[in-house]
Parts: sequence; structure tokens; C-alpha cells
Amino acid sequence: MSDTLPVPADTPFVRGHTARLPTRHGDFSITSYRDAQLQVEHVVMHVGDVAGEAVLMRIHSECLTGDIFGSLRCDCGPQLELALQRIALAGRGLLIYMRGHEGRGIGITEKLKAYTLQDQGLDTVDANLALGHAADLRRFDAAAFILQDMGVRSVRLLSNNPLKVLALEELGIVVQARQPHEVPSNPENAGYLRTKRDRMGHWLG
Ligand SMILES: Nc1nc2c(ncn2[C@@H]2O[C@H](COP(=O)(O)OP(=O)(O)OP(=O)(O)O)[C@@H](O)[C@H]2O)c(=O)[nH]1
Ligand SMILES: [Zn+2]
Repeated sequence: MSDTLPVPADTPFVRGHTARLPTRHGDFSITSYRDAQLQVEHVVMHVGDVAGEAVLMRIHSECLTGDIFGSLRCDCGPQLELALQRIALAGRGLLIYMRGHEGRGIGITEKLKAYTLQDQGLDTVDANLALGHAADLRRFDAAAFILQDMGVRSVRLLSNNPLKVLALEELGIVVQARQPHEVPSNPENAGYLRTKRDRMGHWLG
């Protein structure tokens, strides 16, 4: 990790531990970070020396249903797999797995309530609003800390979300390029993806 970029002493984020993690996508290292703001531990899957410029990077928001249980309601599971494959293939890059981002920050119970509302006809944005939440509550401060701690100076971001690019740039992260990260749709998530494109401005075909 970086010896050259000092991190503020009053940060709520602390690096935990790094271990080797061979996966079916390739050989990674995994590093944990404690986040006292969200009371969670994030993990970073990384390959190669990520200190420096133009590092391939994905910030993946936790999605229990999609990442673990193979839910077809969203595109999270296939996006996670694709990101790990792309980073392993590149031989250099990192995936920050953001805990506490479940349901774009509303948590699993509220996301399940939103699913019930979606089954009654609301789209993903209106379901959040009907439950009294903003459409997206995520913050990326921990990601900014992690990148600084690992010595990453600029990134090639794997994402279809323009607001994510803006949120990262506001935190001082240099997004040198944005690379599309689209996965095939299915009948269960076609409406969800359409809403992301039409109401949240995502760059999706
Ligand atoms: N509230 C809510 N959250 C959802 C829903 N479907 C997926 N999520 C959450 O959305 C988060 C992923 O955000 P997305 O908007 O799909 O994608 P993104 O990360 O902003 O953009 P990309 O970088 O292009 O993937 C995960 O935390 C999921 O749990 C839903 O219907 N309602
Ligand atoms: Zn999901």
C-alpha cells in the first residue's frame, strides 16, 4: 500500500488485513477496510500493483439477492462476475465491494418492501420514494479513502452510471475513463434496466 500518500489522521476508515484469494476468475488479493461511518467492513479484490495511473476499477454495491442468491430482478450478480473476470484478465485492477450499500443504501428490508411495491406496478425509483427514501442514498467516501490508501491516482471506471462518475469526481477521484459494464438482460429485469436508463440516466442500450 502507499507510503507516499498520507491519509488524514481523523479518518473513520481503517485498513484491516490482506490475504491471497485464488478464485475461479483468477488469483486475487483481498483486503478489508473497517468503516466506522457505516459500521461495516468493505473488501477490495485486487490484482497486480494498483499504485499509479489508469487503474481498471469497479465499485460494486452490495446486493445480497443478486450477488449471492442469483436474483434475476437486477443485473448485480452478472456485473460482479464480469468485473472480476475483466480485472483478472487485465492483470492489474481492483474491485471495491461496498457493504452497507444494499438497496442503494436503504438496506435489505426496505429493498424487499420496494420489490413488493414493484410487483404492484411501481418502478424502482417510485418504489423508493413511496417508502420515504431518496432514489439513491449511497456515499462513496470509503472508496475514495481506499483508493488513496492503495496509491491509486486515476481510474478507468467500469460502470454505466453517470452519477457514480460525478460522485467519485466530487470526492477527488480522477476518473480518466469510463468503460461500459453492461450485461445481458432477462425478462425479469428488463423493466428495471429500462428504468435505470430512462429515469436514472444510466448509459444502457
Ligand atoms: N432500492 C433498490 N435498490 C436496488 C434495486 N435493485 C437493485 N438495487 C440495488 O442497487 C445497487 C446497485 O446499483 P445499480 O443502480 O444497479 O447500479 P450502479 O452500481 O449504480 O451502476 P453500475 O456501476 O452501472 O452498475 C445494489 O446495492 C442493489 O442492491 C431496487 O429495485 N430497489
Ligand atoms: Zn442487485
